[in-house]
Amino acid sequence: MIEVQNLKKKFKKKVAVEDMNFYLEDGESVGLLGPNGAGKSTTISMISTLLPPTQGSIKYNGKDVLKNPDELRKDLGVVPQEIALYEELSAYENMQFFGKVYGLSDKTLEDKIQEILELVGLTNRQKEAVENYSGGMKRRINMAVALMHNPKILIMDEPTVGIDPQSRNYILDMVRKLNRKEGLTILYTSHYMEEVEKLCDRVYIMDDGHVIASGTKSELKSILSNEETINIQVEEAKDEFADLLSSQQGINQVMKDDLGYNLIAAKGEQLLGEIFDYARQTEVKILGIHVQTPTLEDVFLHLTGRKLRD
Ligand SMILES: Nc1ncnc2c1ncn2[C@@H]1O[C@H](COP(=O)(O)OP(=O)(O)OP(=O)(O)O)[C@@H](O)[C@H]1O
Repeated sequence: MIEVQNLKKKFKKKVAVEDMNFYLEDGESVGLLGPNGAGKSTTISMISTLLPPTQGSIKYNGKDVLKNPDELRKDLGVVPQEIALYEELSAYENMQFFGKVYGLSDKTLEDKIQEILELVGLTNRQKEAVENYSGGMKRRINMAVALMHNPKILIMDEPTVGIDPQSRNYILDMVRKLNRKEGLTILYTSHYMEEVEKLCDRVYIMDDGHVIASGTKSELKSILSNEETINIQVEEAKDEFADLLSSQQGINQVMKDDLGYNLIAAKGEQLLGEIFDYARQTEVKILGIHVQTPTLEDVFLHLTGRKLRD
């Protein structure tokens, strides 16, 4: 188990992380969800012992990690945001190199490479140079390398950024399999709510260096148990319409998106009549309207007034 208390990181004048309290139990899959710059990478760099904290403690199985990092390092696989591979070498050669760095014997090494290549779905492409791989394939090999020494805990920093949907789904399925079937403990950072929703048992929502909410997915959504989201698609958005919606009692947030507006409104209020009235008054044509149960994105919106991907 990893326990983090009062963690803080200050870079010159910039406080990147502050008052961070956090735990990760064996076998759990936990998400750090937050927009760019929230402090997710800084947090996991500190937990991975790559960056010393300005303040705070990190314990692994009750022992101080800052004084004795080796025990945690041995059990930890870290998948960084940047691809950390030798581009001119093949996937096989990269895995062989990192396996040797970890001290695997020749026989174990060969079996391990083939086992992991199968897991990441690149057995057939193992001899090709990494520089010829697609972004998604590079990310899969980046993960493969982090698995070479049989880690108990896998920490991933936004492993699906900038890749095609197919590779993204492949990675998500892989992470889920590693957690559910192989029993790996997962710490997964992302600014994609759907990924965290799909993969993680518990979630820490971060913003501007702080954890602003944490709990199981249902605990977090219960923050909005008195609210619901109303999604309105319009032909053309108009500020007067948004202003009228904002002034309506029972409507707590009005967010514009590409297709129209997302409202967070008090549950049970009969607001549809008013919404149609305001549309008529401001000559906004409503193309569709639907009421949905809250998502983690709505929780973030409720807490910060912003969308995760602003
Ligand atoms: N080495 C550094 N020196 C100065 N400021 C830094 C450094 N590393 C991070 N920061 C700042 O700390 C804040 C948190 O950054 P961090 O990379 O941890 O966020 P993040 O949530 O991981 O976002 P992203 O997904 O964009 O990496 C940002 O404002 C960033 O500019």
